[in-house]
Amino acid sequence: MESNMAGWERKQTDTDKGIVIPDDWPGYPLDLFTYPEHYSEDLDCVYIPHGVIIDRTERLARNIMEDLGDHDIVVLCVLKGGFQFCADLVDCIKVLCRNSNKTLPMRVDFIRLKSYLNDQSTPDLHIVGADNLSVLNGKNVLIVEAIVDTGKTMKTLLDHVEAFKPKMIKVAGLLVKRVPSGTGYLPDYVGFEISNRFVVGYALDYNEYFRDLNHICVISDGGKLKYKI
Ligand SMILES: O=P(O)(O)OC[C@H]1O[C@H](OP(=O)(O)OP(=O)(O)O)[C@H](O)[C@@H]1O
Ligand code: HPA
Repeated sequence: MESNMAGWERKQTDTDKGIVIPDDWPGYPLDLFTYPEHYSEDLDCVYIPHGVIIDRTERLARNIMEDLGDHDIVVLCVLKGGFQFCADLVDCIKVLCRNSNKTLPMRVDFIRLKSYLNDQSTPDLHIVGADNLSVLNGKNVLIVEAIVDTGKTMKTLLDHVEAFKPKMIKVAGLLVKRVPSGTGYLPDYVGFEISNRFVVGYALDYNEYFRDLNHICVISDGGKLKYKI
């Protein structure tokens, strides 16, 4: 049994880490896919193609429906990196609601946390903007986050959200990075466990670049240099 940050006990199973991408996964050559020409010098490889992200998201939506179906939930989207995953996950849940006997009434709220400069987490982790989160009081909350890397953002967010005394908190994280110095936090729903490389695309950025790329890619050293602050 493991205890998550919200304090609930749960058993860890084989599928908890999602699709585990090993350290020696080289990714796909860029030329096998389409991507914006303006990033042609800035990427090493396509790490997770867009279609695979969507296929995995469909399954996460099904798992969420099975666990939470017939409850009302508040989806809390973590901006900016989480906007694409959240939009696609909500779309998948909507499709399931239209095509099954179960239903999952959702409202969607947003919170923005910012801490990264270049490819580094900084101690300056702050909440930039948030809807009035008092609406979370007594509610079932599903936090939707694109990536858990060091885990600092998720820790800060969970502490913040818990203060509003929701009835339940679940977390969906598209990516969890294997980092030796990480907090080890594992969301309730995980898309992929990835190696310790800086990835961009599908709304994940490097200094605000690459959010307009649909695949998840590994940024090249040249790309890091070009967009460095
Ligand atoms: O686990 P951690 O090491 O804390 O990193 C994860 C966070 O880092 C990124 O946010 P960022 O601060 O870059 O803001 P952004 O989402 O606006 O790009 C990402 O979107 C996560 O929220
Ligand atoms: O690998 C990453 N890519 C983009 N944003 C991030 N925020 C934490 N880790 C990452």
